[in-house]
Amino acid sequence: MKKVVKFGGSSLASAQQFSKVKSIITADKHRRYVIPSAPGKRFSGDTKVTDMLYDCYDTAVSGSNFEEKLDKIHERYNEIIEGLHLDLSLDKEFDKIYEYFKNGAGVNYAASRGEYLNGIIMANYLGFEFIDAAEVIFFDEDGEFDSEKTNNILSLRLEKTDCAVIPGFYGAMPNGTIKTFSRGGSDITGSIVARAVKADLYENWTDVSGFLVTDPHIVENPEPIEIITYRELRELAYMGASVLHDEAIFPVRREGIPINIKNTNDPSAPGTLIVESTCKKPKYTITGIAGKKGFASVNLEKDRMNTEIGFGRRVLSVFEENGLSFEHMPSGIDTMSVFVQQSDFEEKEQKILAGLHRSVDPDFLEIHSNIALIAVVGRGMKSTEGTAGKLFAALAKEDINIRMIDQGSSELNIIIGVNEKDFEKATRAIYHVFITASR
Ligand SMILES: Nc1ncnc2c1ncn2[C@@H]1O[C@H](COP(=O)(O)OP(=O)(O)O)[C@@H](O)[C@H]1O
Ligand SMILES: N[C@@H](CC(=O)OP(=O)(O)O)C(=O)O
Repeated sequence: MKKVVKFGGSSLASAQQFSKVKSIITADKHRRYVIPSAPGKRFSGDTKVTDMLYDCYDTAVSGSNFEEKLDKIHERYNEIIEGLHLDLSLDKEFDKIYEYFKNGAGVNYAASRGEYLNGIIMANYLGFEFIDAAEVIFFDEDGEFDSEKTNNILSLRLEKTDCAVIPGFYGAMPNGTIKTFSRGGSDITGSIVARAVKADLYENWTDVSGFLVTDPHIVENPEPIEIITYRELRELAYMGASVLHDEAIFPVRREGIPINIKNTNDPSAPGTLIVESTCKKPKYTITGIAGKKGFASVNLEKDRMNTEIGFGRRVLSVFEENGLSFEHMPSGIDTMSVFVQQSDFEEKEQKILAGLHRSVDPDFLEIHSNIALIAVVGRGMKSTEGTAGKLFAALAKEDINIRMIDQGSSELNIIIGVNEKDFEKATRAIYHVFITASR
């Protein structure tokens, strides 16, 4: 039996957290492949090492003195090494990093050092082999993750390795330079390693007792989800449930490997099991609620729009020509709205409006900004009548104006758009009606 275990930054922020991690690993001999993130926040208001590295590298690139900032990062690692009483020095590594920063090694290289150094400490502490992710995780010429090359090389390498530490978050480009995944990407590395060794389980250790029905910053003590499917999870992770990177399910899904989200600070809690499919009846109609702020909508009106062949295609071409992807596109007989990420849209808005006038000549065109999207997700929604009615009644009771409704064709989710100021209130109202009031 083989288990791949990924520990997030919150589980590796200090020597004390490292020692909890070692107890977890040694408690189960099947926990053989370890993916560490960089040290995270030790307390609220603290700074993650990854953010310190980005900041330090920015300073280096601007030509200013960055020594003090790099020393602060070095101190964070020394604090861990000393706290664990390890016979290990990272002095040579930091000398090298200093030189690389001075010579403009790139922001990806800079950010990756957080996991790289933590991997060296972890391997030393556990007595496991250290494998630099740059030797086993690969990106192609376009910077896309090269899944087949990685899987071939990584599986061969790990076949010969009983126990190893492989740092998360980065890999190498074909020319050997370092490239990182997007933020939170150590979750993806864990999933890639689990696929390569055909693991029985991918354990993802964090600071909460599983995937919670909703963000604990919005609802106090939300219930953990006992079991959730990959599809449900992807919807929630994409819509902002930050506990797992939304791309992390793809490698394990190919091999049908379950993911178990576990709490380093409460290892005996069962956490959340993420599976391909389950016959277990969900406890509630909905499985989870997640959402994000920062969307804008472009609303078009034109008489007899529905009879104009190619109207939708021409609208979307304008977005495509401007390099923008869209999130949702609800439409009526004579109306259509396109939802986009506001931050990407802002700099291109006038070009897009002009493009729309030219290509579809609408009767009316307007932009709404500062919209939050909330996804209500659940495999149980399909078989439960009145879910949408219950949802809208709960929002109406709280005087929340719904700007958009989109039900996915799989009936797995309902997405609603609300004003950003109503985001938290709406999430709490949905949690209350489907969870608290259904107990
Ligand atoms: N639905 C959710 N379930 C669990 N945690 C969530 C959810 N939504 C947001 N979070 C936040 O995600 C955090 C864990 O993710 P992250 O900070 O990336 O952890 P790690 O450092 O272990 O990688 C939790 O502390 C919690 O605040
Ligand atoms: N350290 C990286 C990658 C990562 O996955 O971190 P964490 O597991 O702490 O979310 C980041 O901060 O984005």
